[in-house]
Amino acid sequence: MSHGWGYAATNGPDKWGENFPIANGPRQSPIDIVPGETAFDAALKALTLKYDPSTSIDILNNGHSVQVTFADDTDSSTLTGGPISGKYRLKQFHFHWGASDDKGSEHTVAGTKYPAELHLVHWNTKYPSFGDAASQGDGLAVVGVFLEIGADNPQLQKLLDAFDGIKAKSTQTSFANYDPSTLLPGCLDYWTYDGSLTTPPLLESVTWIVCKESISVSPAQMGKFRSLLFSGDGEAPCCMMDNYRPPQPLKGRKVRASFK
Ligand SMILES: NS(=O)(=O)c1cc(F)ccc1F
Ligand SMILES: [Zn+2]
Repeated sequence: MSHGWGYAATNGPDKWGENFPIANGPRQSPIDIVPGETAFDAALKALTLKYDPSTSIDILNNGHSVQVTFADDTDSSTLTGGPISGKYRLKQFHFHWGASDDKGSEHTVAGTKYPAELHLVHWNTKYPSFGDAASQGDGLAVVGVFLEIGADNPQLQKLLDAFDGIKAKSTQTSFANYDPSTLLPGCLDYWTYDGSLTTPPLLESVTWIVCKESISVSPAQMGKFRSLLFSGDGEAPCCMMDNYRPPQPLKGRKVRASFK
């Protein structure tokens, strides 16, 4: 039986191309963002993120990350503006993080790695569903937010407090009335470029919107992320950490900035 993809030496990012050849495609993510090589684009609009807390449903350990899933059958939680046209619906958010505070983010900024990165995943409502959108070049828009070591983050703590019920792979609990806008930085200046999902199937369908400003996370809170398990109940426990893909070749892509 073929072992699924993961982040270990045997099934990690260096091996993904064996089953997903798009791993070596022209618009793969993440990337290293070099501010001095980005171009300010005055035509870029401000991000409009309108989230309805009542659309949050559950929190899940899917064996690769921790994910909060949202009801996406109406336009209650949406992304408009920014670099995109039309309206994109929030589907889920999740995180990537490291085994230590010196790594963990997927995007990097002039080579700097952050301890974690939040991804808010939205799909283009010109398509009938997330699944359909995920196979289209303009199907998805993911807002990335860096987490930086600092003060305890009370909004993050609401999530972390739910982790005890989802330690093992394929466990989930209900998670209602959570407002993900409380995880956004105060300033929504961003970089944007055309990229991909950062895990298999690595589909090249993502307009990336990476916030310049980070949010805080304390060392103790980072420890809580690392207490989750890649492994399932009854398996040898394997702590969930270093669940990030390293930066990929830019291959001629331009990164635009919404700010000077
Ligand atoms: N890390 S990601 O935001 O590119 C991502 C989002 C999905 F919905 C599915 C797979 C992914 F890898
Ligand atoms: Zn992600």
